[in-house]
Amino acid sequence: MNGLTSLVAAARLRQYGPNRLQPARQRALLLQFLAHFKNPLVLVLLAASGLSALTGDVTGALIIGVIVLMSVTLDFVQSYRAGRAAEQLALQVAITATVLRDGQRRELPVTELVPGDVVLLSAGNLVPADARLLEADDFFVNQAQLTGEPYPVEKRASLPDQADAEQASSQAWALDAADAVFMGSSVVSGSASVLIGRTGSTSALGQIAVSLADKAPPTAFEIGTRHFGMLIMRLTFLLVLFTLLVNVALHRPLLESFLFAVALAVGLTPELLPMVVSVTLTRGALRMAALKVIVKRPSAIQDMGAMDVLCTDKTGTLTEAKIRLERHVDAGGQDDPHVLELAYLNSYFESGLKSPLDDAILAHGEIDVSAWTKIDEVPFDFERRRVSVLVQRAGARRLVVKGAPEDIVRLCTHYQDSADATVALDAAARVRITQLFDSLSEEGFRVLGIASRDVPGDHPHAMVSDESELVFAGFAAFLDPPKASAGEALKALAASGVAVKIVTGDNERVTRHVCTQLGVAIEGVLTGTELAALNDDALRARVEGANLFCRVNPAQKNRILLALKGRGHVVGYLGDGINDAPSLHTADVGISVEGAVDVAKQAAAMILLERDLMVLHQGILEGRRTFGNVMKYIMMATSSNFGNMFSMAAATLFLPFLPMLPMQILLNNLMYDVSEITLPMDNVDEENLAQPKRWDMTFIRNFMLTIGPISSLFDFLTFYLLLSLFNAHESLFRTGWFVESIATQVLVIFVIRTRRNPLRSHPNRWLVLTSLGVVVTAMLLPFTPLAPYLGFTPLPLSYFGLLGALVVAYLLMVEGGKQWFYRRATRA
Ligand SMILES: Nc1ncnc2c1ncn2[C@@H]1O[C@H](COP(=O)(O)OP(=O)(O)OP(=O)(O)O)[C@@H](O)[C@H]1O
Ligand SMILES: [Mg+2]
Repeated sequence: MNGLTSLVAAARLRQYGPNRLQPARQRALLLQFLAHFKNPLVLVLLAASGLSALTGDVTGALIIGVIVLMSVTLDFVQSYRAGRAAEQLALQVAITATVLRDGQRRELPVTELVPGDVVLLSAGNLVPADARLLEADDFFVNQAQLTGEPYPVEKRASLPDQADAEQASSQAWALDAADAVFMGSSVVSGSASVLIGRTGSTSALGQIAVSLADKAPPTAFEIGTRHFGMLIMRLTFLLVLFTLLVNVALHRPLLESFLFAVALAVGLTPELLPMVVSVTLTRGALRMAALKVIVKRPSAIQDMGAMDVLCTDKTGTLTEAKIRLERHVDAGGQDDPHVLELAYLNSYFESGLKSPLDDAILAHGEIDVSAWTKIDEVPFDFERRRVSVLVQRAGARRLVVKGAPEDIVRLCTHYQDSADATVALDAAARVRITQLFDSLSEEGFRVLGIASRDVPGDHPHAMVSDESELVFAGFAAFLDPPKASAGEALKALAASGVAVKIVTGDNERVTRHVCTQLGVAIEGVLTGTELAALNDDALRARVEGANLFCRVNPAQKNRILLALKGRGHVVGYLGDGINDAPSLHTADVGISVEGAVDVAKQAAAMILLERDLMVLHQGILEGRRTFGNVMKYIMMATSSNFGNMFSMAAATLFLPFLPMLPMQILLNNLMYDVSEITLPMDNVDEENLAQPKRWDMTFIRNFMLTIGPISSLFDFLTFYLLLSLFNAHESLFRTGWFVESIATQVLVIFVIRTRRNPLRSHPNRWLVLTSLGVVVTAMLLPFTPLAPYLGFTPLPLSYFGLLGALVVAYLLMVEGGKQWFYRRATRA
């Protein structure tokens, strides 16, 4: 078998396209840009200004067009760059497949696979595309994603050569065909070489999934922003309707009134929110990448910030995962080479995913197995927690079993005594063996039970039902030292308001031992057996009090997560095995490691390139930082921006003219947006990082109701002073207010961005630069040649004295209101 040549493969890649489910991404740049116009408000605005151009106001319409174009470009460029950066990151942890090309094995990204490729699969791999089996060895796959069937099914090669397989590929694909595997399935055990038949959206998964894609359910944060958008939309609608009615009632020109109302609506929409969110998230992701954490799904960063419970498995996370086989003892507790030999045979011939325990056995020492041949095996699974191989030597066949000690001992009816004689396992011997197991566990050993059984020489297959009436040989005991850094990391997590729960398939005694060594206090233990007896309600009641879950199978791990989510927690899950994949998917943030099996990496939202819990803590702070900055934008939008637009609407009631021209409103909005473009870079106060951050609509609403009116108050003051002191005519009034409105709206960020006294919290210097830059530009604008086109007149110099006083008074008052607000909020 040689596989395809690179040349043919390249041609086919062009013909069939990349092997991924959604071909969507590569929309032409222009289309992506145009998509940013799809905001209905923008469209209405453009249409209305087009109308006004027809009635004569061509310059006005042009200016409106230019401003809209600038806004949209600003938004597009920022979002596009963030999107690209995020994609680049995800590529770093893209899943690869072992492919035969030009007669050689190569690791290629799965997106580059084409029909006709020969791919080698083994346990832990994901099936990258629909394929026919060429060769298979105890090959079991889980295709639950397609069929809903939760148990692994065996697949066999039935097509003698490649030509037949190619022939078959062009015909029907039945999901239950024994010689076909499908994209999205995972290999549970064994190995196979397969011939790719269908890739990308032509695969079975592609056909059902194209519409419902593999999109994660919306996070709490996304739901929050949606609700926020709705709130703003309702307010906007009321305000716009109100101004429109007032203007019509006052017999103002219809088209102009309409344009004014729509411009107001544009001014009210927090149109930059999606951009601010994606840019902050990407910045967070890039900072995480520097810490060797690759974020596959940027919104996971937000979830990290909100996470208050982290579930983790034990091996490799809390322990070094440098497992050594320390002892191999018989039923009497004496070291026995026979036990080692059986364990070695089992690990050597096992074709499933080799666990670190197998590696430790194989690394313990060379044992000559050349006299043995393998006949069959019953692969490991996390329900049985054991693996059996059927081996033969000199015509005699033997089933060798190793697995979780409790189960192995239960399945035994005899044991081998110290003289290697087979003796019936009576109650007394059972007690002795159990005590031996307990004492090994208490010393911190991870223990596997080893047993075997002779079978007739013509016994053809190994089956689960053969795993009975076994002869107990002994225990293999392993040491897996706890990680020195883990204890510290767990403490840091606890101090930051994240509860850590250990969820492991291992037994209670070993896990307790690890906890003691790490200094983790055990608050409550729940075992798989206890868990099985609880229904979901009962589990929800118990899940809070326990921080240790032992001997749980993959489905139970998943139930624990669902229960925690059901209690309203934001839950993270850290794991690396096939058994962790469902939980990684269920968790709000699934976290895996570089060396994990494909299924785990696929299901995770974040990949640690180094197994270090401390970086998780950093990630959590990063998440809270992004939350902080997004919140600033929202608080700005709801309080000062909204206050301004509200005044604008109210002013139409008593002014004989429009308080601002539609294009001035739009320019105001654009300049305000520019000032906020650097917000994602801003520093966040430390005290804001101390606790998990969650979306809180009541907080936002109350903040809006506290600060918003202060803004309006100052606007009205400005109106009054402009009219009385300066006897302002239309254009002067608009110019004066334009400058005041920008100055207050932009500068208030320095008060709102912190809970502290603004002088005690350092803003990022880019934020200072853009904010001051925008305010200065606004002040100079009326003196430039552009002024007449924008409807501005030069302001008297005395006005700037008044402006300074107003701004200072405004900022002081907002600061007072803010202090009062937080004092009340913390008391409540
Ligand atoms: N290679 C193996 N051969 C036999 N039995 C095994 C093997 N690997 C694991 N087991 C059994 O299955 C149990 C569960 O596996 P494992 O400890 O890997 O689960 P886990 O939930 O991933 O645990 P951890 O939290 O330590 O990662 C083990 O405690 C052991 O009894
Ligand atoms: Mg594990």
